[in-house]
Amino acid sequence: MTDKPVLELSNVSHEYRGRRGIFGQSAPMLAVDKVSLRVERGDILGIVGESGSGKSTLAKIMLGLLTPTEGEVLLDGRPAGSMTRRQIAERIGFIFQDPYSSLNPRQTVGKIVAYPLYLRGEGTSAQRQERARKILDIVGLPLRFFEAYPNQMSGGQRQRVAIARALITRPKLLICDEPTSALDVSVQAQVLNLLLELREEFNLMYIMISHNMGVIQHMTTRVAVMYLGRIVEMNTSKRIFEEPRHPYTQLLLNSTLTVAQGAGVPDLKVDTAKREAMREHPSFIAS
Ligand SMILES: Nc1ncnc2c1ncn2[C@@H]1O[C@H](COP(=O)(O)OP(=O)(O)OP(=O)(O)O)[C@@H](O)[C@H]1O
Repeated sequence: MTDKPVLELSNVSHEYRGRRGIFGQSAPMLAVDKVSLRVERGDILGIVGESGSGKSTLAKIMLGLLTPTEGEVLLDGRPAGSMTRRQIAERIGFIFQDPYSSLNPRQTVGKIVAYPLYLRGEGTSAQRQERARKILDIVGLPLRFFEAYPNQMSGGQRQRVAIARALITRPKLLICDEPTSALDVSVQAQVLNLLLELREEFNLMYIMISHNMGVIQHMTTRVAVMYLGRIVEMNTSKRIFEEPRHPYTQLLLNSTLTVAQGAGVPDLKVDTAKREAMREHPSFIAS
């Protein structure tokens, strides 16, 4: 066991290069701007921010799917840039918002779940299937689904398949990008509670990316608030919700409350005029 953070980002930036379209080259886009954070044992780190704030770009950098244009990513104290995709995948798994599009519709659930083991060349086919059966049981899916196809399942069941597939290789950290936002409200809590139970069983850490402040409050131990590619506030979940310090965090919480009071789905879209005013405010973005 090591006491180094499982994941550490130091001053990480990512700029999408301008794309060439029919109207010429578009301007480069700084989607992530000097982000530093660490994920340590026991953490469930929430990342919140409105659409376009850079959350998914940050997740892709953590998963090694994008190379940062600046800064350093360390996994277990080693530069992620010197690791293979496979070495990264051994440490970090992920689940995305829409379980349907992330599951191969032509493969049975058993094959989908066992596939990461096949890619790693682990065990015989029979051993891989046995592990897939076990993990499906752990995520609460009856064995009859082993031979089923994704289109024969509900959204919540498909997300359980995605979770099983992510966990079969036993990563330490799971990145969950809006894991329940495509699900019916009635099954959202079941999936979130399953993730919390699995945390105990697998000794897992999570990064939970969500627009839904209810999800963030229910799930996380710490929260990073992103705005225009930067982390403007990071604190324990309790402090973020009880004493938000940054004006943008306060704005997010207020706008969430307003929507929630109207019984709608909490959403982080904030008022554009207020946003522009805050962008002008010189002290708005913490350096
Ligand atoms: N491939 C790309 N090329 C150019 N710009 C991109 C690309 N992908 C994302 N962007 C831009 O980078 C910024 C950050 O996008 P990103 O998807 O990381 O935000 P997000 O916070 O995850 O948003 P959402 O919650 O809507 O998924 C946005 O302005 C987006 O338009």
